[in-house]
Parts: sequence; structure tokens; C-alpha cells
Amino acid sequence: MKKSVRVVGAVIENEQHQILCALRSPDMTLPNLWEFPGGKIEKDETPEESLRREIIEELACTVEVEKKIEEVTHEYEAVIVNLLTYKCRIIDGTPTAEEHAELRWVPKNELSTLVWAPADIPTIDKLLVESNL
Ligand SMILES: Nc1nc2c([nH]c(=O)n2[C@H]2C[C@H](O)[C@@H](COP(=O)(O)OP(=O)(O)OP(=O)(O)O)O2)c(=O)[nH]1
Repeated sequence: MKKSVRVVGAVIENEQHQILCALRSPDMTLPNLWEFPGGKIEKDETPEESLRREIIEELACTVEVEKKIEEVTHEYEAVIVNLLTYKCRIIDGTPTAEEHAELRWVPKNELSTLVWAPADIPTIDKLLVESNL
């Protein structure tokens, strides 16, 4: 049976309505795909705790976790990912790529020009709807 993992992703928006996008490096699983910074929820962690920890590790900054955006279960070839995405606000520091190949602020209405990890598409669709309001 395929392994299931619970994953959290941070949707961080700046004042220019751009979203912080992170590029997985060539040596990661799902190489060279864009994703929301975050990672696997560890045992005994709430999704919010996990997201704050992952953002410190990956971006070297502190976020406040706000409302949930989407929950998606996506079956990859080797694993089933249950992804929860949350709006987050930076409360300390400036995002730095500690683990990713690149970080890029992308206007909401241009998000679909990047090649995303498939589990992220429903979140992208929601953000695109918001940008057209
Ligand atoms: N962090 C993050 N992971 C995502 C997203 N979308 C998506 O399918 N994933 C997948 C990639 C990984 O398989 C898993 C998250 O694990 P991770 O961020 O801890 O990745 P990892 O490379 O350390 O883990 P692994 O897959 O090599 O074991 O979820 C996303 O937006 N953010």
C-alpha cells in the first residue's frame, strides 16, 4: 500500500498582492516544480505548529498562520499527499531560500505561468479566483 503523508503549505502574500513561490531543487522528490513553502506534519504537531516550524527551517523567518485555504489529497506515483494550505503573514525576518533552488514573488494573476506540484493546483485556482474579484 502507498504511504500517506500529511503536508502543510504556506500562502504568503505581500502588499503588492504577490505570492511567495518556492522552487524544489533538482535533488528533491518532485524536482524542479514550484510549491508553497512548508513540509510534512510531524507526530503530535498541529498543522499550524508544523507550518511555523517549517517556515523557520526553510525561509529563516517567522509567520503567523491565518485562515485555511484548501485541503487536497493527491495520489503521486510513490506517495499519497494530503496537503493543507494556509494564508500566512510574515511577522519577523525576510524570506531566504535555505533549502529551495529559488524563491520568487509572483503576482496572483500570473501564478499559473509556473509549473506547480500537482497537489497545489486547487489552491492556485482559489487564489486566481480571488485575484479576479
Ligand atoms: N512543502 C510542500 N510540499 C508539497 C507541496 N505540494 C506537494 O505535492 N508537496 C509534496 C512534496 C513532498 O512529497 C511532500 C512534502 O514533503 P517535504 O517538503 O518534507 O519534502 P521532502 O523533499 O523533504 O520529502 P521527501 O518527499 O523527499 O520525503 O509533499 C507544497 O506545496 N509544499
